[in-house]
Amino acid sequence: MTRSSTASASDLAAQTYADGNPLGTPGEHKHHTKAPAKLTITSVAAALPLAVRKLSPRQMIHSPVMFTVLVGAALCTAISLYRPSVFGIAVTAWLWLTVLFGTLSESIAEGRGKAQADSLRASRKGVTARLRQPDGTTRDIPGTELRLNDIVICEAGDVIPSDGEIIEGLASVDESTITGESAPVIRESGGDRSSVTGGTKVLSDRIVIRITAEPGQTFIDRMIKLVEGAVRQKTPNEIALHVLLVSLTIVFLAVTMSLAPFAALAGATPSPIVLVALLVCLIPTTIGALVPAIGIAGMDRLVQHNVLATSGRAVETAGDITTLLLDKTGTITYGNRRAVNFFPADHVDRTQLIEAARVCSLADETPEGRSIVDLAADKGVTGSDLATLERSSGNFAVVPFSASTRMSGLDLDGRQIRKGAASTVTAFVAEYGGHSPAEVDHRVTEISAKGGTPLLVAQVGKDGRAEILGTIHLADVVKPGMHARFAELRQMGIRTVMITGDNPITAKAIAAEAGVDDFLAEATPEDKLAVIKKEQAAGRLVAMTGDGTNDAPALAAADVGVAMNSGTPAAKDAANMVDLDSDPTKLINIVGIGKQLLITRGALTTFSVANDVAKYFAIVPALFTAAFPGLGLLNIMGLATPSSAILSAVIFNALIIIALVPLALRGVKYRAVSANQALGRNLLIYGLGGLIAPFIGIKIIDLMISLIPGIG
Ligand SMILES: Nc1ncnc2c1ncn2[C@@H]1O[C@H](COP(=O)(O)OP(=O)(O)OP(=O)(O)O)[C@@H](O)[C@H]1O
Ligand SMILES: [K+]
Ligand SMILES: [Mg+2]
Repeated sequence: MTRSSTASASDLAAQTYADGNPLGTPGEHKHHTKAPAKLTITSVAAALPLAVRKLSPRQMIHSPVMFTVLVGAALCTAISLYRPSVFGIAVTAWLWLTVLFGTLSESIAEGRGKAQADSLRASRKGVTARLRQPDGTTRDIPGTELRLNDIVICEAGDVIPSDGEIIEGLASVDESTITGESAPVIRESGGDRSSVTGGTKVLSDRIVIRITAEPGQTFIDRMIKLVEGAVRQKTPNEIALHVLLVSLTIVFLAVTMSLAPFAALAGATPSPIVLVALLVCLIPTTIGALVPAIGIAGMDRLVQHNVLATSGRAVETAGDITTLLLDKTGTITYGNRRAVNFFPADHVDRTQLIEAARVCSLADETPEGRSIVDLAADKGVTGSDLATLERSSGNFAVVPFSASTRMSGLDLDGRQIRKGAASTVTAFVAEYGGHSPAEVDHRVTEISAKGGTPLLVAQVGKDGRAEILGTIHLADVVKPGMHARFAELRQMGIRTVMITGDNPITAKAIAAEAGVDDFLAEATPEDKLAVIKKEQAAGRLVAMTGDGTNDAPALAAADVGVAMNSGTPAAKDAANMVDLDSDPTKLINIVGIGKQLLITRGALTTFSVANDVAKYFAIVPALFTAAFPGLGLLNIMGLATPSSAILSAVIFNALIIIALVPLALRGVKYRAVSANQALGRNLLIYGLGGLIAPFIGIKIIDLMISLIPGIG
């Protein structure tokens, strides 16, 4: 395979560092959103066939309110066939339209995801995978046939055939098919930026990938299901509303049934059509019809913000979050932590330090480890490779890095060479009677105060003499724009806490630079989990944002776990949301969408119930005026005739569903005010509006209907 002319990822990474402006994860801080789909004639027309299909009783039974309307419409159809009248046929027709408008609003909401799903499907059509066989040769197979733990090889120009983890190499990857962002990102083995997504494209270099998804379970598969609404489950809030709607339906069914004998006593037996019309006007059809659309539109808005959620529940919970915990490296910073300098201890030769740092990093597959070997080479220090060392030395053992030990290194011919966090390495040499010299401690503090990560290099000789050779400065860059965004979270009443495995001084520096409210340093994965449990025990809802495998337990335990797309497969699996832009402040948008979803549903429920009350006063007087002319004064609206009053109410009832579809899809405008303030305002606007609207609407419709002959 020829090298493509694209700059290699290593060049990019180096360049990144040189000008201090990381290309490592470009665009990941931008809050770009895809253009939201609009409600147009074409989108409505496209949704119509699906809306008709949704009229099947099997589907309708999930919405008891709309199912009641369906049964009523069927009943009126039968009556109208048996004994046709203009009034009966008109009411029947509008009842059918009421049901249709309900399914239509749902179909329109779903339609917005369909186009996106189609383009996602297209992104992996005909992708072949270069599968590595046990004997080392490769064989081409269709990407869709890849199974868990298959090993594939991708080179510049290849589309990555499925989700996986890079086990060898580093590459720049174009993830625009899933993120909409065309600037390349760096993905590499070993660290917290090792995951790749099927359907994205390798731009430079060569990587070996272990597949982490079964067929049909890939990220793009999940995204397709999500935007198509195939994985929708009722959230606890939706279930509560469902119970309310069922109760109201039963209550009004009883009210309507009991009205009939009363009216009959008065000598004005109402026709079944009138009773059905009355029932439909009284039950909360508006909210019953719009609930699915509101939920789908909320998920859709999340996708527009490049966030994928596995459950609607998490989205709604996000609306009530009070604490946000964030991992530092790879979440607040780019996670492109690289060695930038070596500082020997006073009595140690600089080359000796660099050699030791290099040797103990040869087997360290983390990006930090590799960057140390690279920097050593830059400083002109090279030597035997790992294989040669292994062959030529006795007692050879690799000590891999782990987030719990915070140290890594090699045992070589009785020598133990280590590097790691200052506190850990100091404790390590102390075991052998060594100590950390003052100038090293000073250097550690100095690097930390700048927000860098100091690593101490130490060795214990064959003779058991332990010494600290010096310090490596690892530097990382805080993603831009954090300060203002964290201030915004504070305004929303959300406390931000950074939890990091790094030392307290570095943590403090980065916390100050990013503007988080609080921080916890030297945290192990267990500590991260414990912090979440503690917050939850205090009755707070907690969100956690992270990227590393060491964040996975915390991401799983949090009420809302948001994984960075740049992170490891373990982190993404544990979280209930993935942010494709790897932006830790995306929680602002997620919280906003969650709150908006709850507010929209609340507002439309208020409107719907208020509306039904008003309709009651429009219809009931009309029912009885024939029997009790004295009731005529109850007919405050001065509607033309009882029949036109009833038909007008039914028509209004249907039209209000369509009129509110745009609001259901767009969501009620959300402002960063307290929940109580928002509730009060909405009760006023939507409650009062819901009371007044029917009087005006029904009056206008009645005026128009009274012009039609045959009704009245
Ligand atoms: N490859 C490595 N070898 C030795 N020590 C390392 C290595 N990488 C990191 N360390 C040390 O271990 C500490 C903990 O690392 P870890 O990756 O758990 O947390 P972190 O990345 O610093 O913080 P965060 O939890 O915010 O991602 C680091 O602060 C550093 O001092
Ligand atoms: K109604
Ligand atoms: Mg991390």
